Amino acid sequence: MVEVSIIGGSGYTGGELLRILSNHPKVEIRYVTSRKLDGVPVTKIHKNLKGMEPLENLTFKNIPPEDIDSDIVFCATPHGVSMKIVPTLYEKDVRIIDLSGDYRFEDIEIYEKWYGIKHTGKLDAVYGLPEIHRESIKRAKLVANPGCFPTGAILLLTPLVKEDIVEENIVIDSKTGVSGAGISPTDTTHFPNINENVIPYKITSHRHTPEIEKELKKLSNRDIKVFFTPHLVPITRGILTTAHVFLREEIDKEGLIEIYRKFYRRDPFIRIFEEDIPSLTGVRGTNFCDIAIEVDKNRRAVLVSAIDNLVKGASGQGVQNMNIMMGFDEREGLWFGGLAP
Ligand SMILES: NC(=O)C1=CN([C@@H]2O[C@H](COP(=O)(O)OP(=O)(O)OC[C@H]3O[C@@H](n4cnc5c(N)ncnc54)[C@H](OP(=O)(O)O)[C@@H]3O)[C@@H](O)[C@H]2O)C=CC1
Ligand SMILES: CC(=O)N[C@@H](CCC(=O)OP(=O)(O)O)C(=O)O
Repeated sequence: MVEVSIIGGSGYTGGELLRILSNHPKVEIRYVTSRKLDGVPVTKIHKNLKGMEPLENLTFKNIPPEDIDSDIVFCATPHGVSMKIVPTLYEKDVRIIDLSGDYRFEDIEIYEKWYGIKHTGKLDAVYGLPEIHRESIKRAKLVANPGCFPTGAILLLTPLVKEDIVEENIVIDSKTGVSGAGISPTDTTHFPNINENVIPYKITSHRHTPEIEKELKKLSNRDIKVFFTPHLVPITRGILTTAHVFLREEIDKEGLIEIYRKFYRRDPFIRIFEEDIPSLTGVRGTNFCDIAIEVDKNRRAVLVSAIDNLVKGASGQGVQNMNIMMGFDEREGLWFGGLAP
């Protein structure tokens, strides 16, 4: 059995980690931290998990990172907070999976520019997108779990960028559910503001732009430029991403699907659709990323992906990374279908 702890267990991704890990046959949950809820049963906050046997006697603990000893520690904490916790864990005999953006950039200057905060210092970390970096994840001490939008976008674009058949400018449009904003309500997420509404935000300045761009650049000989715009939509979970690219050579839909199938042939969580269209109910609660591709007579390829932001976009992907780090089957604890309709 692997001992696992969660720092920041009272939030949305913390709750999802508990849901997935409590069904994982090779995991024992040790500590789940919260600053405010010391001694409170975890199922009092995460009510969907009531009665789940391994969680029944588990309570939140307000303990510092130096007191956490486990094989794996998940940090489900906000950016700016993880960078204060991870260095302490890094000194210990634990392996870390950080869900925040703090260790996703090799270049700290880019991080500081886009996040607007000073970093506490670089540590060796592997960008935790298993379909692209599986080999390095196996050996990693610290995994920087990707952002939710970058997960859907990078998986959608990698095969074409790697084949070097797309023009440099890539336009990406995403729609996200409100749980992406975390558990604390804001004016924007207040029900009358978001209900029956669609709100574009950070239209040309979202911090996931450089994250997507740096990963795609690594795969390409060209100077890839990403133009990304997110929209908040009145749903709880899910990210639907549409990318528009122009192909450098004539290639039909079947040819494109062939490229995707070949690229993702070893990846159980990638589903390539030929006829169906990805939808959010089709991935809700799952670790799948569903992908569809169309191309028009002007060499414009329109690519669509769907993920659950809290699963493949965060906690599920974190557990997938843990499975790889521990040498387990990647699907362990994650092999379940969606909730459609
Ligand atoms: N929500 C999503 O869809 C996704 C989120 N992420 C990232 O995952 C991380 C967690 O997100 P999410 O679960 O949504 O966030 P929430 O706001 O829902 O939860 C954050 C958690 O962090 C804890 N926390 C906050 N500040 C501190 C602090 N100073 N010290 C210790 N613990 C602290 C809170 O616990 P308490 O107040 O009880 O101590 C809470 O449990 C973030 O970095 C987010 O960007 C990544 C991909 C997708
Ligand atoms: C709806 C909403 O507000 N979404 C968040 C998603 C970011 C997130 O979860 O952050 P990381 O993936 O970088 O950790 C946002 O746009 O900032």
